[in-house]
Amino acid sequence: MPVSDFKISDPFAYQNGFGDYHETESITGALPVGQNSPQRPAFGLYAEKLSGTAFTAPRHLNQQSWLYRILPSAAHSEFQPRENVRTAGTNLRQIPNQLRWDPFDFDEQADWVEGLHLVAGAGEPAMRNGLAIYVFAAGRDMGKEAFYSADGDFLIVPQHGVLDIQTEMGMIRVRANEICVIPRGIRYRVCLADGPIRGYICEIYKGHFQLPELGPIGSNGLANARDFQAPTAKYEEDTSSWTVVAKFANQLFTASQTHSPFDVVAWHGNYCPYKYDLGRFNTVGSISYDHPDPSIFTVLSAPSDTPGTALADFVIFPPRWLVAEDTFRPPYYHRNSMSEFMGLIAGDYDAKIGGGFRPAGASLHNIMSAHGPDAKTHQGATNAVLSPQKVGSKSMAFMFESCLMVGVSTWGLETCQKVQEDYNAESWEPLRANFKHESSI
Ligand SMILES: O=C(O)Cc1cc(O)ccc1O
Ligand SMILES: [Fe+2]
Repeated sequence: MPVSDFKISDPFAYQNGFGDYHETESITGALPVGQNSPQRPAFGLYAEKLSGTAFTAPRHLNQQSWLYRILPSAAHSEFQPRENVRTAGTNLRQIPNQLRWDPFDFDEQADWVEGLHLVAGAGEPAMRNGLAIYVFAAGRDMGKEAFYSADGDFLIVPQHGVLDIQTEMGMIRVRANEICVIPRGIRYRVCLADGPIRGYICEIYKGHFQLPELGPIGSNGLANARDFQAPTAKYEEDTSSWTVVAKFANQLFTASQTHSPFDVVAWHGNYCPYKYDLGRFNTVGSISYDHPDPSIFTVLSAPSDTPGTALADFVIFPPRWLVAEDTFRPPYYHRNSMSEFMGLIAGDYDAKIGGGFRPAGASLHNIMSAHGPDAKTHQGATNAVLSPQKVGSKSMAFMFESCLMVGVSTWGLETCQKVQEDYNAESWEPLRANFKHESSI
């Protein structure tokens, strides 16, 4: 059953399906019939193509949309560098320490762009490979501004509050326990529907998110395609001053224009933003013995060049039943060839009942950095009576897992002042050897 328990209902209209070819018009007749670029589009609109992949990408990967708008996106002044750039991805420090952060603060003063903080990342948008992990916190609406990233797709994971996202392709409301993806280049403006917002973002500098293969699971399960929702066209006619903020090679630039960027009357295509309710995830797990790999909890996956190896997997740990017999049920002790950045939307996480991993906090276990249940969790799990047990009721932890070794930003290590000094001391140093064997007595 979906677990979502939303305070604020969603008034917007959506089109269902993942990666589908959608079409939507807010005025009947705005979409051309049987062609993309008529000599004179209906109602005096301009036709503009937005390419999400190379023109020549194979059909099953090709992503593009046609937008029918009042003015083309190109009608703006020159871009100028914007001061106070906070997302610049330099100075990332690669360290093998396990890291954990206390909950990140709200920021009542910031809007969406000001409230983006780079925590960790790897690679380079200019070379179109890598990723960036941000936390965001904002307390006010964006002004007459539209933001876009030329660097990568934003996977937005709200932890608190309700984001009303006005995109070129329509409105999306996304709340804690939902996610949304805004692909590279799409312009949007974030407003707050219910007070301050806070959450996490994974930006991928290469490719796009896909649904994971289901293999022997079969043709349904995990995140089902029909539960993804794309917006419907909604335009405004506004000739006041607007600013376009571009994130380009990890720097911010601004340009001005005298028309709303949200003037798309109709669009068709498969390159668009979308949302998904994590409560709809169809969780599978062991019904016999042993703890399966967390890849069974993958919602979305952005591939690297190596088959089966993600540049970024988005993995969730929803409420679920544990029934495995004669099994150490929490996550196993682990050293991974991938890096694991975790966040907590609500509740607890079953590897850390000892506390310290709290909603709005985070942890990072980098490539080959040892991690696993804390001492209290180990003690509880090895002594537990193994009856069927529901874990994570009203909880939602998640992981951004990447084949890249992620470095931590100065903001993440120092400025935010949330790094827990005692993570190892609290979690794993209290573990005691229980080894007993005749030869050791
Ligand atoms: O808590 C973690 O580190 C994530 C994780 C979860 C799990 O169920 C198995 C392995 C793993 O790395
Ligand atoms: Fe792990």
